[in-house]
Amino acid sequence: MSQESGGDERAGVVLAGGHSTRFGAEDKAVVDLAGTPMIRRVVDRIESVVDELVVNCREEQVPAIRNALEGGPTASFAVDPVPDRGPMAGIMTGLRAGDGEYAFVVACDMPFVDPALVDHLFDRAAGHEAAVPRLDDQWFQTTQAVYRAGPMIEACERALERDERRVVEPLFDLDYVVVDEDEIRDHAALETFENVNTREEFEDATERLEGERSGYSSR
Ligand SMILES: Nc1nc2c(ncn2[C@@H]2O[C@H](COP(=O)(O)OP(=O)(O)OP(=O)(O)O)[C@@H](O)[C@H]2O)c(=O)[nH]1
Ligand SMILES: [Mg+2]
Repeated sequence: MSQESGGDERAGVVLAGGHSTRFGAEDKAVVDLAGTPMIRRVVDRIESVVDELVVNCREEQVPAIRNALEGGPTASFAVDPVPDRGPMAGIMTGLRAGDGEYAFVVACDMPFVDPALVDHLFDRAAGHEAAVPRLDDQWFQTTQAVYRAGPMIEACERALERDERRVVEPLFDLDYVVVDEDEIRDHAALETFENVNTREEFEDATERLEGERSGYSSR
């Protein structure tokens, strides 16, 4: 991880507090994806572009996730005080635990997250309160975005008070920058946003990652 740089540290918050219901009985955070636990892939991909790593999850997930991350970059845990309040509550919990003024938030089921885009999102968020990718005519990619921790925490608190669970609710309270598709493509392939929800998506990701592996070894 890069050197701390007084006041402008960058945090990385990995969200893992969901129940993986579309995936099935296993916690997708720790499922073995082409030889590496999924959350470990995410952490490994972003560790070079953040100064600290925070994993947000439920209390009972901690041992298995700790095990999945063993031997890798150091990460701290931010356990949801109230579980199952949705990803936005998880973001709030994770941001509260970090030291960085800005934090990159990513879901544990995005194993193709591209560090070059993360770096760019930090650059774009500077002087604002968030930088959020948005593909043409699609949703904001709120679970692969950079937030300024203080204002986002407060905006999440307000949204939860209004009983709002969608992550765009706090976002709309912030001075946010939209990073559009052309700009995204300058830094990353769109697979950066792929998330693994179902067994089918898991098999697909496995095949591609194993293809990459055999591609490397045959060189
Ligand atoms: N802290 C916290 N994180 C959550 C919660 N629900 C989802 N997440 C996380 O938010 C990210 C995106 O959520 P989903 O893709 O819906 O994951 P999920 O909820 O585990 O899976 P499904 O049950 O199939 O919806 C994942 O990284 C989840 O771990 C929650 O209630 N609390
Ligand atoms: Mg869900």
